[in-house]
Amino acid sequence: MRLDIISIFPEYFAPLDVSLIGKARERGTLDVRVHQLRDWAHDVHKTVDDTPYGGGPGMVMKPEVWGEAIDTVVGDGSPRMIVPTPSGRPFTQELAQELADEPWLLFACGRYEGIDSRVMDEYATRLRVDEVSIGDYVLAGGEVAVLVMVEAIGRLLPGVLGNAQSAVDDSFAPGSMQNLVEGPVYTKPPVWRGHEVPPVLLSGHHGNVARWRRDQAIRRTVRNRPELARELDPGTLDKHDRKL
Ligand SMILES: COc1cccc(COC(=O)c2cn[nH]c2)c1
Repeated sequence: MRLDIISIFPEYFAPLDVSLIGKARERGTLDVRVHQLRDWAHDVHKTVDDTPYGGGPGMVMKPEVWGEAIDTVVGDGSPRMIVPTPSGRPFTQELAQELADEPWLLFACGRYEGIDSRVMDEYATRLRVDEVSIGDYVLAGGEVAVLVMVEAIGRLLPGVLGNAQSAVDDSFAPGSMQNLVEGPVYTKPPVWRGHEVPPVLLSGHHGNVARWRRDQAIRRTVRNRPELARELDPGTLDKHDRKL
């Protein structure tokens, strides 16, 4: 997969040189290219923003600079363009999986009050353009949101997660634990400062362990994510669970 990122703070993406993503880049699974938006601003101050039409606080990123930058990066190709913004569609595990199947992604990092809307309109005529939110809060720019999405997407690429980990069992991945959050996890020692590991996990009885894990995941989902618990089909909260 090829990933292009356009930002006025390319140094934000140094973390993509380490850990899972860094190794995927070394292996050639991921081809990440970060671009400095100001390289396409031609005035002496390399200006990328201006005051908003219609008035109001803050600044808006200029369409001309973005247009030249995206034209250069895209050429005659057709990457899927992602613009992180609080007003975008929610980023979910499902969307992460969908994006992990794309051969080429282009991330546009907005700052200030955002990017002139005509930029998204212009590229929507020839590319798939998605405005995507990683949550209901406002960041200073899209860079951190891109780091979140690249990590969530990257770990789904074949060969990125070692066999010690598996994205298949993720909370939100398809399967019997889908839409449930993870339950508690434990490792050695069996007793730590008087806290015992739940005995079922030491029993070696895989059926009981699976049932216990599912029950714990349901309990935690009901407690921490009632809006997800309400979506669970009735079969999930069978008679035993109804007492939760
Ligand atoms: C492109 O326009 C804007 C405007 C304002 C901030 C940002 C940065 O993104 C976020 O703040 C965000 C993304 N998901 N949740 C929050 C982009």
